[in-house]
Amino acid sequence: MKLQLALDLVDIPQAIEIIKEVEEYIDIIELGTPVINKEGLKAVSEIKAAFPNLEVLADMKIMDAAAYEVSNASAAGADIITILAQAEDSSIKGAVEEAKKQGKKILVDMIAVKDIKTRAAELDLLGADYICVHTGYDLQAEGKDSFEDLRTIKSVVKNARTAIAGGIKLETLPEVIKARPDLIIVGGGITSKEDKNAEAAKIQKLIKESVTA
Ligand SMILES: O=C(CO)[C@H](O)[C@H](O)COP(=O)(O)O
Repeated sequence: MKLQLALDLVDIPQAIEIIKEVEEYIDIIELGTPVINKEGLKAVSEIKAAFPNLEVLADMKIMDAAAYEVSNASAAGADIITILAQAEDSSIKGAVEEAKKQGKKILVDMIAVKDIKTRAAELDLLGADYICVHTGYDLQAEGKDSFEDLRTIKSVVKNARTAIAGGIKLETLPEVIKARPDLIIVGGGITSKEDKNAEAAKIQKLIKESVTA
């Protein structure tokens, strides 16, 4: 079970400061869609250059021209690139094929998918490396979460790794861990804390304990 730190509402210098505080506790750095929209793919290249030992995920949320987008994010240094589950199957196939060619991985984001079970099974067959259930900021504000969706995709996914994102924090982590995703994505649950190092340490400790339990 890996821990991914999501950085969304920051610029590149702020991202570097936060990562320095928590790097010993995380496996993957996510450069969120707002960061990439604001800073461009240089956010990916600068962060990868600053932290070469951590995996970097570019949250591109690709919807079209998938192979081209994956190729650009790969060239910038991303190890994992995201595409939306609602994209056409041909786009998902294009992303998966390009990522394979470049030695990278694809995470498919299930945000806003209504029939989670059917789409997750299809994405699994299309070769997704990760399938991620995700409650975005706008639904988090309505008190929603993805815990049940995680259990649903776990029941159908056979090849892909599973991931969960959206409002996860230390207090809700035990419920997430119970469903045993391969990847847990935490943004505000760490970045909104005064002591980010201590919070990331506690989160990693819970994850590690559950893996050895
Ligand atoms: O992709 C995202 C928003 O679209 C975020 O990166 C993801 O939701 C994780 O951040 P948080 O834990 O703050 O919800």
